[in-house]
Amino acid sequence: MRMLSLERYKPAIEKVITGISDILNVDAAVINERGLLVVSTERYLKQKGNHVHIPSLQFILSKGQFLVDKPGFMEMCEGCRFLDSCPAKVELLSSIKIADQAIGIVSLTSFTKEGQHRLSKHTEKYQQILLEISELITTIVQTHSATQTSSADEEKLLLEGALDTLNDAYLTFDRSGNIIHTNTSARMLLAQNELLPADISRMFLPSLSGMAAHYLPVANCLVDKLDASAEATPIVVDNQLIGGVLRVPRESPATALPQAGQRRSLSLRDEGLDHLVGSSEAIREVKEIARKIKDSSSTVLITGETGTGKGHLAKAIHDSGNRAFYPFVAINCASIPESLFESELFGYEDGAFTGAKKGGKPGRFELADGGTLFLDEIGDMPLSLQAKLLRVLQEMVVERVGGTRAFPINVRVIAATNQNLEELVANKAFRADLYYRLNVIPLHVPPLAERREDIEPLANAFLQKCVTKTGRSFFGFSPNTLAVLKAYDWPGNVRELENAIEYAMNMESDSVITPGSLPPRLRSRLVTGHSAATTAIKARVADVQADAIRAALQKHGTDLKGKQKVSEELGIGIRTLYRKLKLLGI
Ligand SMILES: Nc1ncnc2c1ncn2[C@@H]1O[C@H](COP(=O)(O)OP(=O)(O)OP(=O)(O)O)[C@@H](O)[C@H]1O
Repeated sequence: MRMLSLERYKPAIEKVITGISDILNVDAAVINERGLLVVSTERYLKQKGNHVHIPSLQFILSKGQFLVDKPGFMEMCEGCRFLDSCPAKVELLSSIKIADQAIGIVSLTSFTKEGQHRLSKHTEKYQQILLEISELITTIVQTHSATQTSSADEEKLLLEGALDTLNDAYLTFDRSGNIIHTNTSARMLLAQNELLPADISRMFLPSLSGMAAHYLPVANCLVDKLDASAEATPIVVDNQLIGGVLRVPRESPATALPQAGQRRSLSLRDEGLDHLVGSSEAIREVKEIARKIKDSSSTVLITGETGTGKGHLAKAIHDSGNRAFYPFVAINCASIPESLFESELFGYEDGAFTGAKKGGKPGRFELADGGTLFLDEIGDMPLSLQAKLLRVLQEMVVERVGGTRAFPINVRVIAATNQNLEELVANKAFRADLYYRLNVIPLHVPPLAERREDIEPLANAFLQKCVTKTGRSFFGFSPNTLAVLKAYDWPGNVRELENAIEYAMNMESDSVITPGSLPPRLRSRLVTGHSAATTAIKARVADVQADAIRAALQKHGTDLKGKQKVSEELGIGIRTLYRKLKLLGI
């Protein structure tokens, strides 16, 4: 196999590294498989030079990911020229692989105590980001090497892709001030401020002609309009100003979120509905509806048994919609004492009650302003509060407990429950008017046992997640293990499956998950040899039946008349058809 060299893609990788370092406030570097620096931040180069200690490099290449939390004092550091005075305080490293061939490593490094604290505290998060960075670099290399040529178009796409990974808003403009390109953050910034690129051009520099090539003033009206600091950098070629870049830093009020610290974490890819794993008809349908309503502010009511993924779905809708850069605030209605509920939801003013915090406290509605409020276990909301919640949902105005003024909020509410709300309404335990207000867009997530096609992709996704977390690598599941997973009824649904995979991964010493590593309750149903084959055949038969029923429904329609025709065509009674539809999750 031809060895792919990272050096060839240096400009594109450089964009990624600079962008990442800018956003995460850490230093970053990419090192090739021979231990030579390909790209890094300036400080990294200054502090560590452009040679990496080869044993450490080999260690990472074989491990996949590794956290160096005691630089200079770890086994892999032995023989390093820095001895025990390594300038790095912490390093998180990951290999870059193309088709299982390690071609280098990427490093997130901090030389400061603050960075050390942050990376050590949120290691998992940074590991995830690091994995995404190494995947991004892999994509860059693959995209280029696939064609062998780096056409100007591809270069442009790569650069644009890299710009899209940055959180700051970037707008490039030509010498007449026309906006030529905007990155994702810039497009969001424009949308939030109801501006078009042409508005920026108009407000931007009154005239670029004759401007000093080293400095570009940004028009005050633009700063006012965006309520943000913005800086313009000229691009000069052969002493000629050919355009420039307008940058609005993410700390600016215009790009910042209402609540500091609640900004969505960096995502190099869309974190939304793509993260909702599942290929069953039911999940496909849920995703299709979710895709249609992701940008709407209508209330959503998600129903389903515990652990089916209601919270996960709510977050996925939020992350994929136009509120993604605003807070997602969740509240579990079952876990809050009735006496604290009102102040928790709506906040309180200073001195509202004995024990109230000085200066008051914002409620969850306020914290979610601009974003989404997820009301989990809504069936447990005290009746006494339901009327107030209904009023807030209708008027979108909030008044803190003990407050005298009401202020408008912009919050999308997604509620979820595993109870039968209609029954609660009939028993007068839940207000009918609130139920209808919440149930504008109903989404139902069926139990896992009714969508067995999802078990394998979910199991694979969870295994991948564990691999990322622990750095151990697994090839997957043995056929017998899969048969057991598919045969089990999963009363705890997806949550139980996720925990079972984590358990198995801890128990397994092989590189494939075998049935013996599954939790005992699953193992008691262990099927081997003949029975495993039977289970697999049964699953296959169910697939074939589901396909036949789906095709017939497609042909005749899903109304009563259609279903009668389907039952005639398939030679099964209408009751059996309904039973099968339920069983197969159609
Ligand atoms: N389709 C899915 N794809 C990936 N992960 C999922 C999916 N569904 C559920 N999960 C994961 O399963 C776990 C349980 O999901 P979640 O907490 O959303 O369930 P829930 O229905 O809200 O549970 P509860 O009713 O107990 O609050 C979470 O870790 C979630 O990330």
